[in-house]
Amino acid sequence: MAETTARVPLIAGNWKMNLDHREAVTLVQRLAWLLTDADHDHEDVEVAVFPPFTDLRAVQVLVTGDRLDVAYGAQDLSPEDSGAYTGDVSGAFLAALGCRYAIVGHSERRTIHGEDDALVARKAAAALRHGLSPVVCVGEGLDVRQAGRHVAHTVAQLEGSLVGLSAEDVARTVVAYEPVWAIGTGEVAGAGDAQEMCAALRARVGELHGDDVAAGLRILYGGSVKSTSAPELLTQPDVDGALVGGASLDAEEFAKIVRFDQA
Ligand SMILES: O=C[C@H](O)COP(=O)(O)O
Repeated sequence: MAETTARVPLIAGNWKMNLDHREAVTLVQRLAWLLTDADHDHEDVEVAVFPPFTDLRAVQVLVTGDRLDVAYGAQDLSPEDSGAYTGDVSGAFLAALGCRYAIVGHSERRTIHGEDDALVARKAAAALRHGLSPVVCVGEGLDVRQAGRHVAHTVAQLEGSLVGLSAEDVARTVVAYEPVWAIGTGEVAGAGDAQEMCAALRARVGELHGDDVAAGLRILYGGSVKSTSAPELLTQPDVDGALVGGASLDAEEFAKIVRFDQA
């Protein structure tokens, strides 16, 4: 539906609970070195990594010290700003570390930690309060897809995960469509499936917040993305990048995904 020219693709690496702060430095250095190859520019693509909380300071020091063109963010954050919330991490602390993004509503948090749409929306609001862009994850399970209810299900999940946000908030948000059956399984969605869902999500955001917000919204695909599948997936008109899990732990493979348009 919308023009795609204004949307800078975002290739985001979600490391999940992998790599300590020393390993993080090695991976980011290697990635930055691979991405500075002048013969293979990636100026028109934004690159971001999402290490564990404990790695963020080390990544910040490296990125700022060496002026690396790599953004970073957290994999989660508290819906609260401060106080007696043992084990939680405030968006204020993430902003102080130079984070640009915070993932909210990843299916692993929805499933393992029982997070629902209302909590995800509160976390998205907390990220925005602190100047971070939330990366709001949605996606259907296999049973829902097999029942043919995947579009309605995922659109409703997004709507619930954006409750209370204004059009201005949503304009600063990134959405990630991650079919649960494709995460960590090697089972990647077809490019047509990804396009169908991303277009439906964009259309719903347009109905809720206006065509301009929808046209500017970046919607990523996530689920077993590899350098071999990235070119077809990421050239779909409504797919504006990827949220990459396993393949983001391999600097060479992740750099190839960043250069999906040169494959
Ligand atoms: O956040 C990333 C997604 O869960 C995808 O993970 P994956 O690429 O290992 O399937």
